[in-house]
Amino acid sequence: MRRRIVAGNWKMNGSKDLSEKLVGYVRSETGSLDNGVEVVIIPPALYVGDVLRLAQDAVSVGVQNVGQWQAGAYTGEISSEMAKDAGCRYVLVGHSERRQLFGETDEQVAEKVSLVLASGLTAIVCVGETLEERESGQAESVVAAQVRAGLSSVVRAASSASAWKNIVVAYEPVWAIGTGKTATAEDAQAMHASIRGVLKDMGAPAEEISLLYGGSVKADNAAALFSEPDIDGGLIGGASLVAEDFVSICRYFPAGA
Ligand SMILES: O=C[C@H](O)COP(=O)(O)O
Repeated sequence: MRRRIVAGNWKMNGSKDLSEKLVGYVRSETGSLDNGVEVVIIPPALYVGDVLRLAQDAVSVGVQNVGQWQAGAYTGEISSEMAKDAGCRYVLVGHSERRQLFGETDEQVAEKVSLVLASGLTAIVCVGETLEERESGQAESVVAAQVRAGLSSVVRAASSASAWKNIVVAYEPVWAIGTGKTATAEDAQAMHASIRGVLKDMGAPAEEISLLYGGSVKADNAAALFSEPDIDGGLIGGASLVAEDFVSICRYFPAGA
């Protein structure tokens, strides 16, 4: 059975105060969830320690990015080994904001995925098309190319069968991120099914890989999205900063499905 995951990406938001208020609430409200969902909080790296302390194992924790190296003279960078050492389980790789604002390439994504796996952490690999690409009918081919390139290091891994166990793919149409525009549940499902097909072509155990949807997921659209057969959870931005909204989204996962 695939892991069901709701991950909150705080992006460059948050504070010690927000960590205290939000994580305590999320921990107390989601600790009793019976729908099998794994709740993940991905704060700015400076707050990982606070969030881990407050989460007390009830909530998993991740970082938003790692460098392409494990240690050395790379001022400002953090590594997957450091994320592991700190107690994280997840690393976001290739978020569209990293790709667009910091010029991150598919090759860099593949290198980072390789390092994350070597550290024994789970990579949440983000893919998604721009509005222009969708309107010109290229959405599926663009996303397929990102999946193939970003996960190429998994195919080449010596123990690729076990490496796939630590891969999660997040489909986030760029035009839906932070805009209030969400892909319809049907369009999101179609893309998720397409991604699963690409993973199968790559030799991955596609039916076992969790695929998350991200892009303006809110309490009022989560139920429809999470009811789709190939949507195994969500990567939540803005709504993850509001404790009640984030908890509502975690609850919308249907029980026992
Ligand atoms: O990582 C999260 C996504 O970029 C979605 O952000 P959003 O929910 O604010 O649209």
